[in-house]
Amino acid sequence: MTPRIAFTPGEPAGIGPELAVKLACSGRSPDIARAQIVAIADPDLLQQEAARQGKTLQLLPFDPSQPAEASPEGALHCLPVPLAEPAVPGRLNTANGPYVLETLQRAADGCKNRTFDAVVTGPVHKGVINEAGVPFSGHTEFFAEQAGVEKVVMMLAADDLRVALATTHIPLKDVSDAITADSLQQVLTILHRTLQQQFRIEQPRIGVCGLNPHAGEGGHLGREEIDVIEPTLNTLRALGLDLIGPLPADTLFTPPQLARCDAVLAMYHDQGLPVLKFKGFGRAINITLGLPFIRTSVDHGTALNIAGSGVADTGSLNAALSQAIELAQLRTI
Ligand SMILES: NC(=O)C1=CN([C@@H]2O[C@H](COP(=O)(O)OP(=O)(O)OC[C@H]3O[C@@H](n4cnc5c(N)ncnc54)[C@H](O)[C@@H]3O)[C@@H](O)[C@H]2O)C=CC1
Ligand SMILES: NCC(=O)COP(=O)(O)O
Repeated sequence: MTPRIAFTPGEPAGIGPELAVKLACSGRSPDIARAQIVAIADPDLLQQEAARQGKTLQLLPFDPSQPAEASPEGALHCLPVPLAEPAVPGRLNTANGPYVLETLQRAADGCKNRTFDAVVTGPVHKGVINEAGVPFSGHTEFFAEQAGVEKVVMMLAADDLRVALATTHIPLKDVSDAITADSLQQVLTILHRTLQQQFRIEQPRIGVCGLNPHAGEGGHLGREEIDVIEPTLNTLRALGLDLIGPLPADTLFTPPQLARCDAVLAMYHDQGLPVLKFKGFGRAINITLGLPFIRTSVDHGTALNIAGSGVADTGSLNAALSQAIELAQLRTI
């Protein structure tokens, strides 16, 4: 089976176009070379970037009615979406906000109707899409809405470390209210199930962080652990989940504790992701759990400060593609 993977390079003024051209023209691992990679993007944007890199890029027409065929070296298949205005590396332009959303929309539609076996996303700039007038907090929430699922889980992985998040893109002041017994139960159930079904871990052990310093210090530094987290973990333990915690995050993220866990659940974005990125930035992946289709992503943002300079590293994109391909192949077994 030749996996057919949608790739959205994301923000046109960021490093996404450069990553796309490098993906086509700078060598691929054997698993990626055997896949059909369908870039959903403006063809002129990609050709301009190829010219900037001094590369010859072949953009092959994408025909969803034909069986998937591997994209040859030097080429990508392309599902064209036109930019509103030419992109300038490093310079955000709200006029192109709808373009970015349109590429994501095409990817979501194609995953839902099974045209694509997976979607791999490059980085988008959440701010400029909002400034373009569309409320947008991230791919994770966008694809959940498109798929019509109430709850998904963001998980990043680098080497043997997996960090999932109980909450995603919300202000810090709203985190406590968002951690309810119901939401935590949903998140842990999705995480447990995905580790079993997609990562083939028979009885996954999940370490759960507390929310407060010292996991609340027995209620003296906050009560969320006592009132919400511990009771929820006990309910889930009774259903057979193997859960450690809640432990203080600065204890759980130490090597001896991590060695006991298949994944860690952090309560909020910046509790978990700095640790993950310290360990594996540049080779980590982001994966959305709980969707009816496969979605992986790079671990980094739009990197506007280096856009157009040619130094963007493709390590995380390659890892995200390899993971998506592996998961797509597992689905067919
Ligand atoms: N998957 C996504 O769509 C993500 C998007 N973002 C968006 O990215 C925007 C910028 O975020 P920042 O915090 O500045 O993080 P960033 O990851 O864009 O940049 C942080 C630093 O890492 C460097 N860097 C990032 N990727 C690199 C690569 N592939 N090769 C070499 N160097 C690289 C950048 O040059 C910069 O110095 C934010 O507005 C945010 O919305 C952030 C994270 C993930
Ligand atoms: N820091 C990772 C991140 O925020 C990615 O979000 P998303 O766009 O993949 O939802």
